[in-house]
Amino acid sequence: MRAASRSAAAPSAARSLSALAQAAPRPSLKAQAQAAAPLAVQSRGMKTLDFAGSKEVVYERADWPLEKLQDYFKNDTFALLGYGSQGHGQGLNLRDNGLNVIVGVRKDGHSWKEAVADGWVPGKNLFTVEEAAEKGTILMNLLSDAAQSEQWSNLKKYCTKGKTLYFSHGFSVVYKEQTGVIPPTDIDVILCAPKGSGRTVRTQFLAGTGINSSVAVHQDVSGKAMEKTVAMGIAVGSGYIYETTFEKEVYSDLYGERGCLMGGIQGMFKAQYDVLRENGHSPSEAFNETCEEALMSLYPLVGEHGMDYMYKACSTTARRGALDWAPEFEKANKPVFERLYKSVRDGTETKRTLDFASRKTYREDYEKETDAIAAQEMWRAGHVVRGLRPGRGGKDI
Ligand SMILES: NC(=O)C1=CN([C@@H]2O[C@H](COP(=O)(O)OP(=O)(O)OC[C@H]3O[C@@H](n4cnc5c(N)ncnc54)[C@H](OP(=O)(O)O)[C@@H]3O)[C@@H](O)[C@H]2O)C=CC1
Ligand SMILES: CC(=O)[C@](C)(O)C(=O)O
Ligand SMILES: [Mg+2]
Ligand SMILES: [Mg+2]
Repeated sequence: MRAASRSAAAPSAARSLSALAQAAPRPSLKAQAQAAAPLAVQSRGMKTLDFAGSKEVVYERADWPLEKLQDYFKNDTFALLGYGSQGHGQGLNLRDNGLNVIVGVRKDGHSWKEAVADGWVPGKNLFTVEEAAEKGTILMNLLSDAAQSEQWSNLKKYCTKGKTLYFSHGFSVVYKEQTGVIPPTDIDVILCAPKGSGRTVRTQFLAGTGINSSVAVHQDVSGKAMEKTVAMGIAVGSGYIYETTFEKEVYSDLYGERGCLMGGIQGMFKAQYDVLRENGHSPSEAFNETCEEALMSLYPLVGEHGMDYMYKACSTTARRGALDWAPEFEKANKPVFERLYKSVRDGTETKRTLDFASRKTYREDYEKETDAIAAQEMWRAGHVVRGLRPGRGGKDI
């Protein structure tokens, strides 16, 4: 099966969206936007903004120009342990930002080959996990969450005084009873969690934008842990950064990905598609009316300008129905989301992940399940529909 493409065309998508924004200004909403303009109080690189009535501190790239970042980290070696989606995105962005980065992965494994293909050189800046952990001053634990737990007994000896332990998820530290990951008390333990796929951490950085990230501090031994975390967040290519805790990050992250971001969207698309098919609609019609229109026409409008804008860009007929049915869907889904949040909080979700992803065959086992999604009629139809997009010459990419 295809791996998520590293050359995804995010820059052109971003360009076409901004062209669209220019072509379709929303003058009637401009006044509203100005009225609701966030109240910015800036002090030493942080801003307190009003998010729809709640005040939150945010940090932006503008506060950390490249020279300041390079100076801040001039004595550090970032040891990227693991080279999956995040290792790839964060590592290449750090490298492009002129910082001193090395990668640590299993010799000759899948990630090793990917790292070599991305220009990391064995013996120069590509090492085994242990070698990189020994050389690094900032240990970026970007192994899979299951591997973080499995490898902890090897790794903890490298977490020596003066070093920093970095995560992109609260999983290992928060669910310590399940993972066994209890960092030594004499090091800084920090988190920067990009709120998007590592693939887009890279493509958006290249496009000059950035994925938003949350940051948190679990242990502050140096007294500078938050400042260092924010600087790292910018260095790995974030857009804006907001503060959280390890607990809040892991609860919201596990919940979101199982919900609207991934699990929920597949379930909702599938249910809608199946009902259309059961009522005699063709695969073309069912797929276009469920997925293609959502992803290629309507959802990008929501992303660019908000839900109200998308509603206003659709017919009065569509608007009437969507306004009436949205609360129905909310009501039907709310209990599922409540059950999901509880399952995250009580450790059911992390336990299931650890059990599954610790299997030797985890890659093949996941592959079988995602292949089964690709084999659903809906996504087989989608494969054909994508090939028919103008310019693709009949081929899905
Ligand atoms: N994917 C994403 O976009 C996001 C991920 N995160 C978090 O970032 C962290 C990294 O996730 P992600 O980038 O997806 O990576 P993956 O979960 O895909 O993990 C892949 C890495 O773990 C290594 N690995 C797996 N098992 C072992 C093992 N037993 N021993 C040594 N290495 C092993 C793999 O090496 P090998 O190839 O050799 O098997 C590979 O380098 C996680 O904490 C995740 O929750 C946060 C935000 C988004
Ligand atoms: C991409 C991301 O942020 C996820 C969905 O939470 C993840 O891959 O774990
Ligand atoms: Mg996430
Ligand atoms: Mg996640």
